[in-house]
Amino acid sequence: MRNVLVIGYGAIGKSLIAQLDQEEGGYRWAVWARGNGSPRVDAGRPVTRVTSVTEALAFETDLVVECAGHAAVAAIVPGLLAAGLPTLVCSVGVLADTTIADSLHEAAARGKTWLRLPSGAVGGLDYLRAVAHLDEVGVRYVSRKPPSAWHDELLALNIDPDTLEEEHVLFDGSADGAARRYPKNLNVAATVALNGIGMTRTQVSVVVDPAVSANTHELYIESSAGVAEFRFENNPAPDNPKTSLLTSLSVASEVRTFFQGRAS
Ligand SMILES: NC(=O)C1=CN([C@@H]2O[C@H](COP(=O)(O)OP(=O)(O)OC[C@H]3O[C@@H](n4cnc5c(N)ncnc54)[C@H](O)[C@@H]3O)[C@@H](O)[C@H]2O)C=CC1
Ligand SMILES: O=C([O-])CC(=O)C(=O)O
Repeated sequence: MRNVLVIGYGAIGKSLIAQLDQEEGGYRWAVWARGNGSPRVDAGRPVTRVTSVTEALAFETDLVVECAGHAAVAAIVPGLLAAGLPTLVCSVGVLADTTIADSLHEAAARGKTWLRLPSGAVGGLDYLRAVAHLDEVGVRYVSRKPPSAWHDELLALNIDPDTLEEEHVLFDGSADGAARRYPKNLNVAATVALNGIGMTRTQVSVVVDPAVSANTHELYIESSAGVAEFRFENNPAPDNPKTSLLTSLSVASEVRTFFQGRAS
């Protein structure tokens, strides 16, 4: 059996379970959810509810997948890592906070396990990792989302999201600054930075663009190996328009790879 503990039963968590539950190989699922009651997978099959490290160990968890948000990573994941449970963290932007990042890495070292980041809503990271150690690498990431994705932030700037006709640059600067300014919306910026040349050297532009309907991620890389441009126009997850469907697909792929590695 493959025992997976999913923290957060929202768009990513539900989609992950729905995808893998159809496949051969026998998954058992536990969910660490907020609130009371027992979450059920869409087919109605009950899943085990876990709310402590002790219960996670009693479930004989092989792999933990966090898809609950930044606060949940800080509160829940260090204890699971320290108990030796390998963990995939979707809320990558939380690692922009060096205090939290240090606590996660220390907990993983204590538990003799690892913390891994899925590619999530973006791709091209193999290329980025390959060139990152060359001299004078330039990396620019552009997040381009429709006004509805930045509704509250635009209102706070006295900009009406419903009548915006031209693109508006919300932020231009380092990945560090972007993550500090908009921590919850920039998991991809942190993913690009951490797979590449780091939070201070990676340039980030956050653009509100009324001409796009999908969450769009653009990646521009320049080095002595050449130039590369990637553009991802992502369809939304059915349960959360702010999350790209691609994210749960990438997590499912990581989970498959983990268990294939163990079987071989
Ligand atoms: N790496 C990437 O490219 C991406 C990462 N993300 C990250 O994944 C997270 C989850 O995304 P979605 O599934 O779309 O969000 P969602 O809002 O649909 O679901 C999150 C679920 O987690 C639950 N939750 C929140 N705090 C919790 C806690 N302390 N303990 C247990 N459950 C808790 C919520 O009640 C909700 O059911 C996002 O918050 C974001 O940080 C999202 C999109 C892309
Ligand atoms: O596209 C997505 O799924 C979410 C996103 O932009 C991010 O968190 O950086």
